Amino acid sequence: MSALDHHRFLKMNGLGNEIVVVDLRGSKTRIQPHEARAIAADPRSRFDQLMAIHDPVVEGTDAYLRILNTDGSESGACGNGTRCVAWAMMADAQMGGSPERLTLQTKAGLLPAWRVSDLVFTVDMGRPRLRWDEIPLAEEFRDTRMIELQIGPIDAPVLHSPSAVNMGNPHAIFWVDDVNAHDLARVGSLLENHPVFPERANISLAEVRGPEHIVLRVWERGVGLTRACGSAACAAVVAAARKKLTGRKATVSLPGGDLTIEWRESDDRVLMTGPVELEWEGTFAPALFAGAA
Ligand SMILES: N[C@H](CCC[C@H](N)C(=O)O)C(=O)O
Repeated sequence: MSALDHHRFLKMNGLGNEIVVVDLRGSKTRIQPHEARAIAADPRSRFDQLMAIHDPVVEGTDAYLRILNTDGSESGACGNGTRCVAWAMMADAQMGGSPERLTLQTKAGLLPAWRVSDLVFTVDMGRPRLRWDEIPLAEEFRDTRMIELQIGPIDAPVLHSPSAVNMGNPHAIFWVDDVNAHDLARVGSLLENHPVFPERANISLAEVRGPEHIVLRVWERGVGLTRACGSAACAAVVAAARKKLTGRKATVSLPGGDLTIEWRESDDRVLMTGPVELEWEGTFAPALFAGAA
């Protein structure tokens, strides 16, 4: 028996980043890593991130979000998933009813989110953290705009000197001339687990096309290749602006589509705007959790 037996879920996506939303408000249930892995393994509830909505813990916030990856690990941030949650809390027949502007708490802090149009939302993803020990990196780098990385004997020696940014979760951004010229599926896991990243890292390849345009491919920590990653898009614009490769506002093109990112000068916060899509809803079959480990 699992408390999740027959529990309702929404299968959504943000630019093809696969998201499952589960409403656990009013319940003490916390989804365990083995349950997350079982949910991810079922094609009906496949996800890159599982977004669990919990009762707020801080006054003035609308909910606490727990974010789980396919491998059962937890993340402090998920931009595409947070937009999906905002839609669900405003518009879903059962989860909905919240105001058109929300404050959602994650491990990474308080994230305001609001509706721009029917299926387009903005999330204020907070301030980037740029010091080596905040990212975190295993050793001191005084300038995280470019960190030297010993990558070892993989035959992709052109991947080197990434920028590092924490956007509620750790990101490394490798600057390349052509994102399609590299086999990220092959080197992603090696880079994600590189010893310089004690909490692992989300790995991006970024191609700067102009002062307001970045093309991005992402290998996500705890997941693998995904069609889009909102926090990586934020991290890429922050890193590009710090290196003066772009301005503070840019469009980031991912395999699943475009996000608009602005690193606001006035308060250092990063705003991410993009679409959401509801695919279907379902309930977890008890068989899913029987024998899951
Ligand atoms: N897809 C998410 C990020 C997931 C990050 C997760 N893979 C981690 O462990 O940090 C996004 O849209 O921001």
